[in-house]
Amino acid sequence: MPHDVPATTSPASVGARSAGAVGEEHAPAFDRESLHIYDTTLRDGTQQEGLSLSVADKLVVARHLDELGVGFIEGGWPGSNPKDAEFFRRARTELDLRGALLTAFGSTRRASKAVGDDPQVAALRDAGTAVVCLVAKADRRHVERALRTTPAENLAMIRDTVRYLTAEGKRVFVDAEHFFDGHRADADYALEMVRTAAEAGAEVVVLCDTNGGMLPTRIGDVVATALESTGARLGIHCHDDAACAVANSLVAIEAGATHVQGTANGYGERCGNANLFSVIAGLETKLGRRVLPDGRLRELVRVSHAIDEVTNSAPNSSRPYVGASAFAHKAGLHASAVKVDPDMYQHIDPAEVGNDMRMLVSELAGRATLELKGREMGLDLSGEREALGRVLELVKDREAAGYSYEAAEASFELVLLDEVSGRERYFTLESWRVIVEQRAGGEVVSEATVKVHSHGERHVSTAEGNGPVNALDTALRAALEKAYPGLADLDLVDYKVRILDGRHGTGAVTRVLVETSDGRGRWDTIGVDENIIAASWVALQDAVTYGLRRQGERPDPDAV
Ligand SMILES: CC(=O)SCCNC(=O)CCNC(=O)[C@H](O)C(C)(C)COP(=O)(O)OP(=O)(O)OC[C@H]1O[C@@H](n2cnc3c(N)ncnc32)[C@H](O)[C@@H]1OP(=O)(O)O
Ligand SMILES: CC(=O)C(=O)O
Repeated sequence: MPHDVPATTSPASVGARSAGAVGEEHAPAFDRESLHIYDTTLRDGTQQEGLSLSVADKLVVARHLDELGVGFIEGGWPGSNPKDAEFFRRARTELDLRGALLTAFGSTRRASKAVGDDPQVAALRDAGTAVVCLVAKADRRHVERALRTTPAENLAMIRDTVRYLTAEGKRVFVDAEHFFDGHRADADYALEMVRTAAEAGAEVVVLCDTNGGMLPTRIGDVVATALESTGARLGIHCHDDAACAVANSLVAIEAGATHVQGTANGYGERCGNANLFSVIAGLETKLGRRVLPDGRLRELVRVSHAIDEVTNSAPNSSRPYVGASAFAHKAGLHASAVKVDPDMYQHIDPAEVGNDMRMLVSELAGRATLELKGREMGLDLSGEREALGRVLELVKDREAAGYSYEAAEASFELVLLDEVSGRERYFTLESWRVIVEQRAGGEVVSEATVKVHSHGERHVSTAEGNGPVNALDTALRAALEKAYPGLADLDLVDYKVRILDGRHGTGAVTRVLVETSDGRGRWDTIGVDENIIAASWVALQDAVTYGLRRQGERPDPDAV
């Protein structure tokens, strides 16, 4: 978060600690057992298309979830495959969980088989976890058509398996698969299934919206009915096929469920599971439920991104609470209100979940946007109405020509500095030239020559590269190396090109975005031109200028 923006005390954040009451002294205590936060990333999350974790990956994800402070981590299905079996073996010695309990997942015994003879149940017994979660059928249609058995035998399968595992000293949770569909088709049977599991010793019966098609009002009604009719401790497990998984989970908790299952970042089969991070944030910041140990909610963004890293998923910037865009403001009108009070366009204080408020500069910006962006940069522009107006006009004109400053904040900073304090320049360009040559044998080589003046000296440098932009970048930095040896620390780490539609019959233009690193941070710059190399030059020139400024280098007072 930009440090200069005043900290908010939004009603939502006050509610997080006081449950709508008065102050800290009334904050509900954290109690891991009164509302179970049950993570199934390592089981249901891995049912997502394209997501496959090694045993080592699973161990890392489990540690992240434990650090966040969830209560239960479902490690997988030990009777399913050798990898999950190995995970539970290695977890005994390699997973030193600080607060969470590891659980093993599996199904009830097979129909018409003795529970003691079922190898899959034996694998659960031997997984080395204190808690086991069983999937069991709650929908008569599934009993008859998928299990191909009788409703009575299904209840016996549940009863036998729960009793067997509790007798082995396990805490047993039962996932009532297809509970909500089953309840619609035959409510008496679905509720009987819940009673059977609870009476056999299941600590929690988790009502599952397996197909993910339920809407919140129905979930709330059915959970309340099930609670009243069975008296069992109930949990909730929702899928996101109707885009309601998080809402359904929260509604279920408000209706009396005291155990909630979900996955990191909402990974899961088809459209995913309830995003447990959104559920946690909703519980803590809106419903006044303390479900994480003190201070851990602020780790939410970090843990979400760390797990994306392990699963090799690109972080979705629009994810509620944790996404990079979750508190990013682009519209000028929003910024003008946020300038007065950030709460006006934010549902919580982003710092509560470890996120930051950001201002995005674009053609939709107003002066307030630029003023707040200035604050992020450490500039007080409150008295600079005219300069802000000039910058705004320039930004809008350039965006009309193809620039996109929200993707290139370093270039925007340079534009702003130009107007408000006079940009510091480090060199003057005399010329650049790039040659692309195909040699005998087919090799294509790029060669660039750059001529610049800096601190009274003329520097000429020629460099080869694996492409024209690489050659140009190398030649520019070689030319300036004598004046600025620190340039050797800069790396061009990403280069993106987009051809924009031709406008007014003038032909297409090219937008180039360059990402540069100095090992301590990264910054993005932009160039637009009809010629791709010229566009690249503009972006590179900004990249180097910005880098020199970061390094605190001495500008050249004569540079233009
Ligand atoms: C809603 C959910 O997401 S639940 C979790 C689902 N996850 C997975 O399926 C991933 C792991 N699954 C697997 O590795 C395999 O499917 C296994 C090892 C469990 C079973 O493999 P197989 O023995 O080859 O059986 P298959 O997958 O073809 O069919 C499932 C069998 O389990 C039975 N079954 C399904 N649900 C249950 C249940 N709740 N209780 C008991 N048996 C069940 C089916 O009737 C079927 O029996 P059948 O083999 O006699 O026809
Ligand atoms: C158990 C489970 O994953 C489901 O019903 O969706």
